[in-house]
Amino acid sequence: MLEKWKGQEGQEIEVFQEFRLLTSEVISKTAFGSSYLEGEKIFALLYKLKILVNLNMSKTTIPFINKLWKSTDLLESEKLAKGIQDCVIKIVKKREDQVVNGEADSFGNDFFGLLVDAYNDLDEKNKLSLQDLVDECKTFYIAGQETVNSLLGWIVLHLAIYGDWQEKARREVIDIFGNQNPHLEGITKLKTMTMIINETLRLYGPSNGLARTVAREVQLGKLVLPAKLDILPLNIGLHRDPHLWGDNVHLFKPERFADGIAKATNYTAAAFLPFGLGPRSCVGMTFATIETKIALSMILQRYTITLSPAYVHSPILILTVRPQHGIQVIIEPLHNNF
Ligand code: HEM
Repeated sequence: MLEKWKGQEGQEIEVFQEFRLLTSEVISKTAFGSSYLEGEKIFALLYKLKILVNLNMSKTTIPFINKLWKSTDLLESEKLAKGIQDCVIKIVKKREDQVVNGEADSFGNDFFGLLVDAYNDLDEKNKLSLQDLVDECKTFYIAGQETVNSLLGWIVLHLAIYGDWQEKARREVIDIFGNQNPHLEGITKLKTMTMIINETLRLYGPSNGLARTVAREVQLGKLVLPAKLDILPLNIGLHRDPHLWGDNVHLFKPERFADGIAKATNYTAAAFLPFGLGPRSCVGMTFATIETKIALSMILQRYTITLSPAYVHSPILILTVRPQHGIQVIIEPLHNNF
């Protein structure tokens, strides 16, 4: 990405699309040991499936009716799901063939290798079913790409608007890394960047709610929630509640996180949950945070960012909160040693 940007200095760049390619490549390489191009078809099918899920998720269905009559969207979803399954089977077969042909002595120790290993377990009790294997891959492709894609996009938007925070973040990055590539020890010291990430997650966290099914009837204040009800408690409601965050709740103020999350939330753990809470919280939180910090550090080491007049603010929810018309910025080189 940065190599490509060298030819676009002083010009407008649509960073949401740039980060789509970057985050697709990162999750493909780290979790699946492949490239974005290999996973491209899966990403494309998942995107179409996601649009359909998004359109239909709040529609009411009558139980059992789907068995007798299927809507066009449902038929299309089934076709897409089958396409994704075929793609996953193909990459499973590739890993299995490498072991059978003696090109590798195991299925690999990346996320996908562990799944293929569990899928080939001879013990029926431990064996992962094909359906579970496909579902795990779908979750990782979607959860591992779109979320960081959105987060990086919204952070760059904020840095382009709030030049003082961009400068503070850059000073910190240069103090810690100079013109070296980011390293893990330095990543843990990025305090200002952590504040900027948290504030962006509060205002434009990729997940706006946590889907749950009510296990047994429960009373919530005046509400009685029956068992099996699907609910979507909105964390965005908590993140933008003036009682929790004060009158400037809608403003970008990373300084609220200067003394950590506990202090910012006045020790109310559930006031800030961009990665969820409890046993189902995000398994990719640390991965996502490190990926975001590396990408931002490398950009800030090289470029100043200003907002292009072409940018139109229009966040839209398509499972994650994304900029409907992209994020257009102009980058100028810093003229250092890169
Ligand atoms: C900014 C980035 C990210 C955000 C904001 C985010 C947020 C979330 C949220 C809110 C949940 C649901 C938690 C719940 O229901 O309580 C979740 C689940 C999950 N996330 Fe993330 N996520 C991010 C990045 C990632 C990445 C990079 C990966 C993979 C490498 C990942 C993998 C997962 C998985 C597998 C689950 C399902 C966990 C389960 O159901 O047990 N996420 N994430």
